Amino acid sequence: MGHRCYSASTTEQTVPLAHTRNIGIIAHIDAGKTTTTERMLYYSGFTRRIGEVDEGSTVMDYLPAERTRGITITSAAITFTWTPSSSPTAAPAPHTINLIDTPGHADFTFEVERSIRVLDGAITILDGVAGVEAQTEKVWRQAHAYSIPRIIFVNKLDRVGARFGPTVKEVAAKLNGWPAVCQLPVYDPDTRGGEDVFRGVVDVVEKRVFLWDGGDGQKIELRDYEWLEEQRPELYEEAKAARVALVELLAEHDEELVEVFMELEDHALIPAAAIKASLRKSTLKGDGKIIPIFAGASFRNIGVQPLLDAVVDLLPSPLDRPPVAVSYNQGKHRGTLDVTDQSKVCALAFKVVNDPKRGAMVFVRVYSGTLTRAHNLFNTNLGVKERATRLVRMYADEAVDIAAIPTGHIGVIIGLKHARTGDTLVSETTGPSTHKSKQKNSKTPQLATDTLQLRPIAVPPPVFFAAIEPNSLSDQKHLDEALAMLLREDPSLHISIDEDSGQTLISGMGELHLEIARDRLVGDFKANAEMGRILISYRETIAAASQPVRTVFDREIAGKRAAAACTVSVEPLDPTSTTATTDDGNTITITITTPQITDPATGESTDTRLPKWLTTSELETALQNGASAALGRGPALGFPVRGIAAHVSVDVSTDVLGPESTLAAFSSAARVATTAALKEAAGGESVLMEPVMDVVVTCEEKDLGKVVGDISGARGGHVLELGGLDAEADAEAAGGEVEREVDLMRVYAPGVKRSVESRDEGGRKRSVRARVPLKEMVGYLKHLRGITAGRGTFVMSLEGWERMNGNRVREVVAEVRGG
Ligand SMILES: Nc1nc2c(ncn2[C@@H]2O[C@H](COP(=O)(O)OP(=O)(O)OP(=O)(O)O)[C@@H](O)[C@H]2O)c(=O)[nH]1
Repeated sequence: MGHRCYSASTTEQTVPLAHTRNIGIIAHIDAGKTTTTERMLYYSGFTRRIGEVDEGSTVMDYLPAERTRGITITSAAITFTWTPSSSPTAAPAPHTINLIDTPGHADFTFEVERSIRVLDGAITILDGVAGVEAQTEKVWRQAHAYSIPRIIFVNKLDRVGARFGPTVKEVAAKLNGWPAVCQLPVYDPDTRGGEDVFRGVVDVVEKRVFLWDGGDGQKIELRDYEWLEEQRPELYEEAKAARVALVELLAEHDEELVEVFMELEDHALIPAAAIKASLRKSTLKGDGKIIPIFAGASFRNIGVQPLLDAVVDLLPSPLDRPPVAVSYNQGKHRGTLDVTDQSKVCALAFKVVNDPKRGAMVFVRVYSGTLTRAHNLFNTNLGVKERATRLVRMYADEAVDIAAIPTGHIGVIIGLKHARTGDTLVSETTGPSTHKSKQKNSKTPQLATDTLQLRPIAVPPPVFFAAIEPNSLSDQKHLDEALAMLLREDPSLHISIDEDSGQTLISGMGELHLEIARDRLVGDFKANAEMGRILISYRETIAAASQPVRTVFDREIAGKRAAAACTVSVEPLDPTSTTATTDDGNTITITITTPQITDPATGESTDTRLPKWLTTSELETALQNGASAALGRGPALGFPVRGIAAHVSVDVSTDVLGPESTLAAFSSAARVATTAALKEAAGGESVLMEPVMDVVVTCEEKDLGKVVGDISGARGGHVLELGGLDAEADAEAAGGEVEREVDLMRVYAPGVKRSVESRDEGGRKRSVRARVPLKEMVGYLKHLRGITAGRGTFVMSLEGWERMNGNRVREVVAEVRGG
């Protein structure tokens, strides 16, 4: 691709860690992440022309599926350099920015979370017309959970109906933080009576005005406050008020700023550097209490360079972040990563992408040590050794070879055979290697590095599935390989085999999720296969406990006789139980007893023992695996079983049936016995559970009635809340439910005058929150578009599982049996 330019790319050896920013852009779908990113790449000198989402020529969205759908699916990490125009602490220095693009669609929230935890800071982009949308609130909460420092960019301020002030208010109400307004939008009134033209922003901190005159946005007209006072007296007054509000807000949380103020006694005189330092300090806490707000319109090339300056000024370098949480010994011991020994590498594989030319590319963030080429690594999740044969840094789809990825940086390893998204990689060590435990009074002061794992993300249970079949038998092998690769890329996909039909089933988080998986398999990996209809993954459960069922398993496995016995009973699990041991909220307990037996000849009693080919822990694992496999397939319709407790017991004196009682034999016995116990408990009655979603629909005021009627009528949903009137009314409606730290009456929201604003009340969106069974949400987007003239959008997430009544069960049974 001819338009790339590498002159601006960095050599990481020369850029100190303090000048590195690992950031992400998180937002609602269509808020303008990709558009903004493209501008960042352009102004940093990395690209020589601006890619446009609508033309399908963007650098960031590089998978074919993304280009055609116009949405971002895969988090791609990209590196560029930015030298800020001014810096609060020192002369402007080049900064390395590693930008991770995160997907905005609800089906990919798992992926958002996966990228969030490797970020040091984030830019949240809002659509200046739509304000704070449902998905933004969700992602904001995810970022909050990881204490990620955040700033906000109110984008699309050029659009008719864009309202900066109310959006600021909404930030306070919905994101529960104090907006720190750092910029104000500047509009040119249109003299011909048309729309106001968005021209630029007032920098409240530095007391200056940036104006753009169209074109590619490279040229910025800089004006001072004298100009502002003369040309826009109203905006000048607002800018002064904004500075007072900003200083007052910061001073409430920062003693140092109070001191500066005491000396000068004038908000206008406080040096920009002091305000920035205070903003930085409060942002770095990552508690989202003070939220710096910037303004712009990426599509019009307005506001992006100052936003990049803000990234450098306000978001943390890796050095500013707290120690990383880790666990040892399969999560049994928790602590923080010891970074004092920098000779040992610890890295997180946060994304695996299969590239047709380069093979598996593993995106890593290095947390300690320096990862060099040919470094021998140990994957602590899989327990395998791997060699990092090639290291590259990604400039979107262009890879540049590098010799090392130092601590705090993001890069790509090429050539790993096993690493999956989410795996921890550490330096392979010869001999036992340990870290001292950080825990006080720990009984195990020595924790093996080879069990070290960076905080894992819980994968939610899949709610949709589809059968996937090769077109011919000879295509099976390639399909299996492609599926294995897909699973390395995306651990929120699951693969299982339907024992009855032998079909391969793929399950995931949403319809779009599975459609993308199909496109990857068939389009990108060239698997000759077809995916069947996408169906809802129901769950089965039981209403009563079973009797203990003893099963003697005696069959050939792989040409060898295998025989063993065990006893299993199952019972409904108390829904409030927190001891679930499987993804689907079941518990499996294993009991192995070794009773005394008395020799009838001598009358002597001895303890029974496990035969020497079995160890207790291996036997437990085998039984656990067997029972768990049985729970994957319920007795009625073959859906996974949910919410039960299974008790598996082995009596060594009676259940070991000779040398044929191998681990495989016990695993099979546990599987068969669990299935039998489930059948017994169900007694022919199918108790089905369905996924119920928390749905938030956003639409225009005039469509609200239709949307609510449709949800609570035809879809059998339960409307919980209406919102979007204005920030105050919403806050009132939410009432006591939300613990609000921010007093909305005290929030400063600028009144930026636009002549067309009053005419455009219709642009204000309303929202409806409801609980709706997932089944009723299939194909909803198309329907919603139909009843809202294409303007409605929605997000949903799994709220829980609910038992279905007889009628609904009959519908599902008919659907499943009918094909
Ligand atoms: N008027 C206007 N339109 C914009 C602006 N920024 C982005 N857009 C348009 O908004 C649409 C969505 O922009 P994207 O950049 O694809 O949004 P995104 O957040 O990356 O979306 P996903 O990748 O799907 O999550 C595109 O049609 C853009 O042209 C802006 O500042 N003003």
